[in-house]
Amino acid sequence: MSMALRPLVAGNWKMNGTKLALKELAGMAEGYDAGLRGKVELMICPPATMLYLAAAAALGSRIAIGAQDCHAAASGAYTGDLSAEMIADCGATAVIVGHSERRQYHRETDADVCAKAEGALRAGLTAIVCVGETRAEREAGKALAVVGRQLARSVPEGANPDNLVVAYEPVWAIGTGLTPTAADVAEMHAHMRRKLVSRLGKQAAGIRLLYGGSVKPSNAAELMGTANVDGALVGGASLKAADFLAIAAAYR
Ligand SMILES: O=C[C@H](O)COP(=O)(O)O
Repeated sequence: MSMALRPLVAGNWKMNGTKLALKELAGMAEGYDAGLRGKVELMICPPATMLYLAAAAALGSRIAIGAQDCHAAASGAYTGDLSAEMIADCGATAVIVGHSERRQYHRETDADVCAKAEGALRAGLTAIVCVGETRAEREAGKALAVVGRQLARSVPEGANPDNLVVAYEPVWAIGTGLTPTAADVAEMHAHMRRKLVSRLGKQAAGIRLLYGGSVKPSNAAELMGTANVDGALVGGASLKAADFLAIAAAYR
């Protein structure tokens, strides 16, 4: 972990959860207040249908609420889409952009991701920009090059590092139970840090770099303890308060 940066553990609920899941959020708030607040920031990114309710429920707990995607434009004839302004209007403070599931199933390109990140920043949200290589790319020895290229094309020029979080999620580690070694994560995060500093200047040393992909209570301490890892983006294990809090407890 980078000692100077306040760690962030964010949960991405993906397409899981109805309003009944708010009881998990309540459990998270309770556990957060009982000893984690002040040590780590927590965020939950529920489905869009729950954003407003979740933001209202999270009020007072200081668990931040984020969305999982946004459209690049502020408004317009885009049936079914949500702008970053609408997400902010719900009480959310962040949005994930460029998750590999959006890149894969919705064919989002780096340019699309960059435009969405710009939309997020325009609306005053924190943009959580996701990058990560496929298994074939890692096996071909191209992981660093692929992620470097994604960063160069997906992170807006001139972005304020204060409103930017970058999540490294190797595609092959998402939902598979597989994780890279701590040494591979350290190598990738150091590479990402160098790329961001050369692109955005030295304040990019303050951008939090999250690791995501099969983070669970049993591997959180090792992954979160790796150099330049400033937190986690957690999928499956963020659906239950006990697991999510056990991951955040890596920072207790
Ligand atoms: O956004 C979260 C990631 O896709 C990780 O998902 P996972 O923790 O279920 O592997």
